[in-house]
Amino acid sequence: MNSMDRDPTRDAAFALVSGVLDRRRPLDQTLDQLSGIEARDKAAAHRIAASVLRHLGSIDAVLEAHLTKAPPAKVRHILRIGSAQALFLGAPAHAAVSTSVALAHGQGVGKFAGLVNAVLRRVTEAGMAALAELDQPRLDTPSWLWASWGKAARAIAVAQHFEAPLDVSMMPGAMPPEGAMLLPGGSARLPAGSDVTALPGFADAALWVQDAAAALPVRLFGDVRGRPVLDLCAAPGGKTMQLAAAGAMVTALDRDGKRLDRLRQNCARMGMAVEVVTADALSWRPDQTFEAILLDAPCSATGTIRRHPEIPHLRRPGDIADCAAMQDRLLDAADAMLAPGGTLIYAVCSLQDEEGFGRVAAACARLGLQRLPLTAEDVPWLPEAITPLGDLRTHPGMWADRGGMDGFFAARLVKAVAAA
Ligand SMILES: C[S@@+](CC[C@H](N)C(=O)[O-])C[C@H]1O[C@@H](n2cnc3c(N)ncnc32)[C@H](O)[C@@H]1O
Repeated sequence: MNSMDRDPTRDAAFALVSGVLDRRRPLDQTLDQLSGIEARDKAAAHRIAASVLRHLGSIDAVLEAHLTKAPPAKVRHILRIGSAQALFLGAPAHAAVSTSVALAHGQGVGKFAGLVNAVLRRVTEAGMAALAELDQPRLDTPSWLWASWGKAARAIAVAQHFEAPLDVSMMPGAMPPEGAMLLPGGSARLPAGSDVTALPGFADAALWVQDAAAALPVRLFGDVRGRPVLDLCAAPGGKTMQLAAAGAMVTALDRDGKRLDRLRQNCARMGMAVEVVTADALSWRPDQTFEAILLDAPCSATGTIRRHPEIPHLRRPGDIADCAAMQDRLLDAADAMLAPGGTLIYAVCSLQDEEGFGRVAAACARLGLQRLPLTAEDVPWLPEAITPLGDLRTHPGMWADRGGMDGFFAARLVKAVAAA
């Protein structure tokens, strides 16, 4: 095959799928490394790869019916890419087949071009009917994750078949962008794939990107006007901006310099003055303790699978215990920086109980922190997100008629004042 015939979009889609499934790399990491490819092709490749990863179990089940023996990994990826285009992205059958045959030649597995052609022809003819017979949400979710999500598993898995909409938080008094859906709670929602930088409010410092669920933890502090707040694990700064917009005096700390650069850029665009600290929260200590601390801890991020469909394919069950161990250490550090009587909001964008409720139960037992339970007054527009113990638990299946929301857990903890 002539290199002139190479299709940059499919080549990049192949690199992305292989990056996740063979090398366990996040999509964005492979995307950043792709050179000599136009932004338009990158976006199209990301769309194809994301569709493969969102529907991987179902695609493989459809393919299985047309394979007599397991093809090499490269060929399987090519079949997946062709199937995703035909079955989920509305590509005409002939285009899905011919681009995949070309991809087989381009990826050095031309001797399987006949197989790719034959299998994908059958998939495009019979695949839609075959899909309709499958339990797609179940097939597209690893068993360990499905089991861990309990009764909400199906609603979560159904929501994860769709890319998340673009939510923005707005400065007090700012108008929502034209055409946006105003959500209860004040976020504005635009269709998936919207370009935030193209919104008039972006240049005017009126809004920033933040999922409606991600905007909840900061609200649990109540009124923060004029109060110093320590934002541990702050970058890229969605919650830092929310705190600053609400009038808090924010110290934003993160150990990742590059992510903090993004936080600085974000705050500069919004004209927000924030003290930025590059440090490890495990060892850094302030001169004085804080009465309000936000710990938006690093986690498995299983609440953001709609945005990052590679997550189910990258995470392993053992990763959750590793995350929990780090979260315990960060909770210990946050407790050491919290003033007696002070409030600690602990949050994770994880759906796993071990990273949410489990860490809070352990912190209360280990550190003597007490839960200040949330009430319907804290989030009056989402009472179903308040757990019996008074924590916050959102998941992508909530607000299904409005386009869902990220999975977040948050708890409000207070430190006892020592008896005199
Ligand atoms: C969930 S993200 C924070 C998102 C951020 N709060 C926001 O709303 O945009 C977790 C952050 O924790 C940071 N992090 C992880 N371990 C850390 C540590 N030991 N000290 C400081 N920051 C840490 C990571 O660099 C990452 O930026």
